[in-house]
Amino acid sequence: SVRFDPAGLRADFPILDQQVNGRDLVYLDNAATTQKPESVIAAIDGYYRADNSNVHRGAHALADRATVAFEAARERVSGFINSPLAKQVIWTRGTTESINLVAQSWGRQNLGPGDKVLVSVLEHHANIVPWQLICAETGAEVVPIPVTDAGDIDLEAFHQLLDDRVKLVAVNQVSNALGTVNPVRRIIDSAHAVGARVMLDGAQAVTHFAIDVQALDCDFYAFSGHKLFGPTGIGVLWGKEELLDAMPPFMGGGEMIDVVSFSGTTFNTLPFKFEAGTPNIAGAIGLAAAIEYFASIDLEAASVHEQMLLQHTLDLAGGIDGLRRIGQPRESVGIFSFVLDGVPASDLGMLLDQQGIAVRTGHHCTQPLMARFGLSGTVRASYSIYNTTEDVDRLFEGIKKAQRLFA
Ligand SMILES: Cc1ncc(COP(=O)(O)O)c(CNc2co[nH]c2=O)c1O
Repeated sequence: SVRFDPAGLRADFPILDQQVNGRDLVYLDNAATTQKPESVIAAIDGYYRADNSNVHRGAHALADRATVAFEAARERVSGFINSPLAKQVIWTRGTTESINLVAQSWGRQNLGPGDKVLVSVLEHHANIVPWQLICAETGAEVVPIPVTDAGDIDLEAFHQLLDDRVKLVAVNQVSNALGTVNPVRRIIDSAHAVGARVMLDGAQAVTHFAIDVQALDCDFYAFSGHKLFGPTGIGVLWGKEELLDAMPPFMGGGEMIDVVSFSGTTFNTLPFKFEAGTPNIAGAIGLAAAIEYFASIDLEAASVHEQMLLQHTLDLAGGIDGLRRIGQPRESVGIFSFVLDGVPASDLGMLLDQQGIAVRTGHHCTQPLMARFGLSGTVRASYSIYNTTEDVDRLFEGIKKAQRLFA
């Protein structure tokens, strides 16, 4: 059944029922990580209580049960992002490892002197630094795609940067710092027109949109389980089959091999070629449970609710002198980044925490973006399905209290 009742949903998340510094917790740091529903906690707990075993090649009941659950989780992720085949879903630790895998494997194989990798200035460091590392090694060049004053990717500049030396475009579907929703289908089509591949960073998108990698036509897609009500330490790299098949392994070890000998080693097929060592079995099972939970939410209603929270935020922000939102993107998810004149972001974050309000302050792993706006950091409130207008009201009570303290 699909339902959406934010106040009612809170009962699904045990962590939300607590006080911090004597006040009911107001958790507004969802872009950093979302909280976990009881069903995810129970799935992980249940696995360790009843089914834990190492996977594949097992010769006993527990190994069979663990393997079935682990591969069923992969199938569930495959359906969630509409992958043609489950073997195109590679388990990683998260978005960061997924992007590093593409940079180190596909990048080393396909980049050379004079080649260019276009990276938007909106990017998280996880979608900047891996490209800098592989370009330094291969002689290719990272070229930034500018961002407008509104916090959108500058599409005109992007199209001017595109030429046949561009081999890969790395962009996020949603900005973790500003909330910007990028026109990724247009970016992908333009990149493909010059023969470039596209690495799509979906870390912030998966809890806001239905993901369809076939409709997007991206070449690689990455996200983290912990952003989708799942556990930390489990993430996904999805790739087009022909690209993954052609790529060399990323890490060596057990599972990713066929035959090992000192005269030479052959490798396993997809997805195992990229899954060396004992995987995060419980994490995969927990992520599958998170996807099941997320599937029970009316996504359209959740999006309407989130936009209402964002509009309520903007309305209240408009009443506070000296509060400046960073970016006014054409389209934004429920992420609100701001600065408050006279109150350093870190101090404001601390004062809000003293009132039981959890936000994130600093550069949000987007230092080039902060520099572009002449900032060292911002205060960021980021909403999810269990936040309410009362949470937003508490946030602005806290901001006004902090402002009085600094007056
Ligand atoms: C757009 C984006 N890309 C990549 C990552 C890296 O994900 P990880 O590998 O799971 O860490 C994040 C995490 N963003 C944040 C993590 O903490 N605050 C944030 O805004 C992100 O928001």
